[in-house]
Amino acid sequence: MTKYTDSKVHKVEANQATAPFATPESSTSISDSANVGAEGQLSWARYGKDNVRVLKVSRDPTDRETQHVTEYVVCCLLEGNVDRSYTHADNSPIVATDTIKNTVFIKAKENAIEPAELFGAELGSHFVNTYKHIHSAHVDISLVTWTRMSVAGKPHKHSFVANKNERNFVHVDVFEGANGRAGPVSITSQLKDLTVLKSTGSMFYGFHRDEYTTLKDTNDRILSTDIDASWRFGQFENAAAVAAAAKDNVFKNAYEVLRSNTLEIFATQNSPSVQATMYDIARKTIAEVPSIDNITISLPNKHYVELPLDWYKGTQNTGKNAEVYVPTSDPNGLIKCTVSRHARAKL
Ligand SMILES: O=c1[nH]c(=O)c2[nH]c(=O)[nH]c2[nH]1
Repeated sequence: MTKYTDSKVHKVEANQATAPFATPESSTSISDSANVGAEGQLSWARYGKDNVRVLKVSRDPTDRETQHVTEYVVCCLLEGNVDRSYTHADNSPIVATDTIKNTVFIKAKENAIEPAELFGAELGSHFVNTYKHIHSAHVDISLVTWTRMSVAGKPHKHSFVANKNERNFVHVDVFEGANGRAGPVSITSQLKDLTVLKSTGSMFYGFHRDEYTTLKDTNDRILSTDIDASWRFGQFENAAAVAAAAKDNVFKNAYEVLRSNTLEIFATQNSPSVQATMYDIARKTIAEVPSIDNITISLPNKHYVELPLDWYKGTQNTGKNAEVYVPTSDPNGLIKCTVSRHARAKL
């Protein structure tokens, strides 16, 4: 792979290709002409293309009929010296969002598209390396999950079923290094909407009580949630370091350990609370996956309410006799935490 060598990449200066159009100096900026008030300064700006959908088919080198598909929805946003495009209607620093979209397709063609963490790092590095005035790139990828179809008990060579439940994302930030080249890469991967339920093995008692409290202690309740977990890796020096980690299956392994710990602890622990269970999931995963720096988990507590039915012929349907429950969509509890490998001040 040659994309990391300096000689291959030509930085494009802002203002280089704007000749046929009015220069910023000769034109009146929109804000000037609109004579808007002088209050307020641009303190942050980021722009790019969202919802770039791309599907890549990879053919097995030994059997072209055996194929793999990878589908992403990409959001790629840039930051850098683009202030004048906002403040002076000077478009010369803008790498057009259309160009950003085109680049996603070219990089998908040129590069390995999996894992998404590496694709994001290589795509983001391209923008920081290619345009001198772009200092960071932020790539969010939503993975569309296609599972190989099983036909007559055998994996089909090129047919797939969409899994629309659990969703996976990666968030990649690429920053310019001290040498002006794409450098540090931050990666957070995420699993969302993994919906789970256990019909027993969950408790909630001993909580604070006052005059506003009506909830009763319980040592047996239904627990259900949509798991949303994000795991942040220790910073990578550059995209090449991300490639090395991908080669070692670091990203795949982190996902698999996180997911299996989540399901195992959810299923097997007699949960004292959502808080205690999510903390245990995060701690076990951080202990087992050295590349992860911190894990953030967000869990709705989706209540299944006991239903008294004694109005009907004295039917017993609460406590140890509870069988018929009412699933409620709202309101729901919402419990969040971040567990970090290294001690960090709480904000
Ligand atoms: O696991 C729980 N945590 C809470 O904070 C809480 N609050 C509540 O009403 N039920 C629950 N359950």
